[in-house]
Parts: sequence; C-alpha cells; structure tokens
Amino acid sequence: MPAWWDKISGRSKDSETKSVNSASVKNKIKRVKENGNRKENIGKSFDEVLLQQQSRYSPRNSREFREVGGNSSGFSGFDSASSLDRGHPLPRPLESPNDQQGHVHGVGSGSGSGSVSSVSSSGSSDDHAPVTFDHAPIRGHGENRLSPSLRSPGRGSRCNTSATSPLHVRLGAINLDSPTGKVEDGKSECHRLPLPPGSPASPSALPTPRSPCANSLKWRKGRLLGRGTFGHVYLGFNSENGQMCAIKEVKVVSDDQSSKESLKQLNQEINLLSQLSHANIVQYCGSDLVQIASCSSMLSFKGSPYWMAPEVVMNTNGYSLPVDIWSLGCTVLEMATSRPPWSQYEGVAAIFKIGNSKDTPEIPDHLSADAKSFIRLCLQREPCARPTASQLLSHPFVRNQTTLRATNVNITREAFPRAFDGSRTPTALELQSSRTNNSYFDRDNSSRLTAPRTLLSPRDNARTITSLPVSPSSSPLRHDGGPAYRSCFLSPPHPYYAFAGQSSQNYGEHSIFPLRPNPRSRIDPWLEIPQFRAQQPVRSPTRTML
Ligand SMILES: Nc1ncnc2c1ncn2[C@@H]1O[C@H](COP(=O)(O)OP(=O)(O)OP(=O)(O)O)[C@@H](O)[C@H]1O
Repeated sequence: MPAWWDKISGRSKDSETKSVNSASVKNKIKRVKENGNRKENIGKSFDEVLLQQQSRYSPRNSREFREVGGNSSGFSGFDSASSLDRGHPLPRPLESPNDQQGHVHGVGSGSGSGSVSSVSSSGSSDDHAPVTFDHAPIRGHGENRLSPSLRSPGRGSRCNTSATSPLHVRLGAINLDSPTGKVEDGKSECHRLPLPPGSPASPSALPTPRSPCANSLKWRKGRLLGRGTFGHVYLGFNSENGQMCAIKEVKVVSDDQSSKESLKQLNQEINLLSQLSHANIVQYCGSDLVQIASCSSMLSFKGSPYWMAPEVVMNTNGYSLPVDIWSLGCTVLEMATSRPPWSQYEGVAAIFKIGNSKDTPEIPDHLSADAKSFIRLCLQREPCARPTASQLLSHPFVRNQTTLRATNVNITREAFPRAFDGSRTPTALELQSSRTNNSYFDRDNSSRLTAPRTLLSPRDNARTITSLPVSPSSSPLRHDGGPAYRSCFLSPPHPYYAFAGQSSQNYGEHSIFPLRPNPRSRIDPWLEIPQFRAQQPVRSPTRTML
C-alpha cells in the first residue's frame, strides 16, 4: 500500500444514512447539530475535545474513535462531510536556498470520517516545528456524488484548476436538485481539487507560498498515530470547527536526493488519491508545503548570552537564520579580540545590553577594513539587514583568506618550530599527539618532541594549518601559564606569536607583551596596522546555555 494511502476507510451507519438521504430534512438537521458541536469545541484544548466527543457519542462511535490510535478504524464520530476547507496537491520543493528547510504538508480526509493524512517535508530536525495544514473539503460519497458541472470559483490561485480535477463539497450537504449544487442556505459551495503540480491543465502548478501561521493556528497536531516509510501520521484537530482528521507529515530537504525521490513518489500518490472517490477509501484532502528556513520563526529563549542576537533576547516575533549571522559576527570579533562583544558585562547585564540598547558592539580600530566591514555587516541589529551566509562567503574578508593559505603555512612553521622536521608542517594528529604526550610544551624533554614523519599533501597541510588561527583558546590572553595551559587539549598557539618572532617557549610568559610588530603581519586580513597593545589577561566568558 502506498505511503500516502490512508488507512481509515470505515463509515458509520450515520454517514451511510447521510449518503443515501443526502437531501432529507433529517440529514440537514443532523448536520446543523454537528456543526453546532464543532462550535462548542472552539477554544477548547485538544484533550478536552477528545473527552467531550468520546462521552457524547454512542459507545459504538466512541470505540471507533479510540480505534483510530489502533491504526484500524475511522473517525466515525465526526462528520467530515462538513469540512470547511480545501486542499491542494503537494507542491514541488522550492529551489531557493531559503527553502531548503521547509515543511511540506499534505492533507487528506477520509470519506465519511474526519480523517486527514498529511505530508510534510523539512530539513529541520525539529519534530515540533510549526505545522501548517491546508485542509481540503471532504468529498461527497455514496450517492451524494457531484455533478461534473458543479463548480465554484474557489479561493485563491490553487483553486482555479481545470474541470478535470475531482469535485468536492464545502460546508455541508450538496443539494443535488439545485443546478448550482449549493445547499439552501446559500453558504455551501463545491469546488474541484487543484490538479497535481506539473499538470499541463493546471495553470498554477506551484501554489503561492502562504504564511504558515494562519493554518498552524487553525490545525493542531495531536498525538502520533503511526509511522510509515515516508513520515509520521498524527491526529489533527481543527480548532475552528472541531473537525478531527489524520495528518501525515513528511520531512524533505530540497537539495537532498533521497528527499527528492520521496517527494516524487508522494506527488504520484497524491495525484492518484486526489482522483479517487470511494466510500471505502479514505479521502485525500490536500497538501501543503511550509518555506521553515524562510518563514518559520523559533520562539525559544536559548543561547549563550554573549553570542545571542538581539531578536533572540527580545523574542517578540520569533527569530530565524539571521541569528546565526549575528553569532558569527560575535565569534569573529572574539577571534580578533579574545573576547566576545559585551563581555565587560555580566550575564544578565549583557543580555539586557544586547536586547534593550541600541548599541552595537565595539569593533577595534586596529582591525583591517575588511574585517571591520565583515563584523559590522554581521552585527546589525535589524535581522533583515544582515547578509546571508552565502553573501558573506563573497566578502573580501573571506575571499582573501584563500590567497593567504600558502602564507599561513609558513606562519605555522614558525609557530611550531619544534614540531617540524624541516621539510613539512605537522598534521593535526601529530600536534594533538604531541600535546597529549605533554611533550610539545615540555621544555625539559626535548627527546619526545619529534613528530611522526607522515607526509601530507600541500593541500592537506594548508587545510590543517588554516584552521589554527580560529581557535579562541589559542589567544595570547588565555595562556596564563597555569596548569590548564599544560593540559593535553589546548589549541595550538596563535600565529600572532609567529609574527612577533616568539617561540612556543614563551607562551606562558606575559612578558612577551607588547609584541614586536613584524612586517609580515601586514598580510594578515585581521590587522590594518600591525601594532599590538599590551592587554591584561581576562577571564573568558563562559558559554552557558540558558
Ligand atoms: N487515516 C488514518 N487514521 C489512523 N491512523 C492512520 C491513518 N493513516 C495512517 N495511520 C497510521 O500511521 C501509520 C503510518 O501510515 P503511513 O501511511 O505513513 O505508512 P504505511 O502506509 O503504514 O507504511 P508505508 O509508508 O511503508 O507504506 C499507519 O501504519 C497507521 O498506523
């Protein structure tokens, strides 16, 4: 059975009665009553509604409802035929980088029941990411079939599909005697499900992206019903009308090959299901794709204070990827100064400063114009003003690093003179090994300083070496000569020492400040003016998760 295929297919006697007597007064009265019940549900919690429904309906219906969790039955206690919304086929994953972490939700509904299966796709690892659902109208079933001539203008572009798509009912029973297909109150309408994406008859294969917020407010994800190959199926609850459904959520990443394959198969199944209408087949309602990287906002207040973006602290409208750009700016600044921004403030004071002031972190003058520009771009209070990661990759501060790699090899040779055999640079493994043996810093045991003679290609060397300057713990201000300095896992020394012609033997001595400028330091992208000022060692702020 395909993954998109819903499991609920049973109909209660009530639903069968409605199908046979769709135009009867009795049926209309029942629908009005059930709609009234849904209104009662509005504003109630999910569990409250479940309890209410289970106690209200007959023992048979209550049992059937509970069996939904047992993967075998339908939502007989709920009349899906009065579903208010409509669905649409699963859209294609968007290609923009911002869409790489989106959710795709497909929603289906069981005929004669409140079952909805949904598909979602996402690159997010967060199973509780905001979920949006586009709930399709429930298709008429049994004798209550629609005339092909019945149409409604629909709501929005996705609804404007050709006449070849299946027809569905909105708001209650269809009056088959009416040429318009509308019920007497004039509020109900029928419309067609949109065609699958890519269909030649569909004028708009890709639906207009929508804000997930409205839908996610309407649809609430309930407990997990089961897991399939492609995704998880949850109980769904429409907080506006009280309707229950089954929602399948599938996560995909747009640039992931297996996700693309999953999405392709899901679209095929959606295509098939959207054309099926049978009393024993759970009805597909629709699907939705949800934009996580670009649209969703996180609301949790988590982070390490000094690196937290203002919007995380303020946390009014949520936040998204730009918070990482802010943190990157903080980290780069920390690499240059050995301290993150606002480190002069204690935790809560720093958070207050970040969130409530209009200040931006101070950027030292001695940094190069490129470095200053890079940091300034990252540390803009307005999230939208910050560049994306890919834009930053084109920044001269990053681009110029590439040309410096070869030079860095030489710099590192000077920084690690005792670990070199004269012809090559040490590997990361060698460096760690020598540190693990505590021999690299052991001035009294020079016989243990010889590194293994495993040769690396120049490219490997460059990759290894260029990673060295980024370690914050290699900062001169962090080497206090104490026991921690001699621990096994310290980062390699900062190349600034090499600029000043210092050897590793001097690392533990603060007397090396101020460092003597070295002409070679001009090539460093960090520094505009190769001047070093003596600084007092400071205690580095601790990164604490709130
Ligand atoms: N409409 C539904 N009502 C109640 N439970 C459902 C419904 N649809 C699916 N489930 C539950 O969710 C589970 C997963 O369903 P899904 O359709 O994703 O996968 P599957 O068809 O069981 O397996 P596969 O994806 O490998 O074909 C089912 O086994 C079932 O337990």
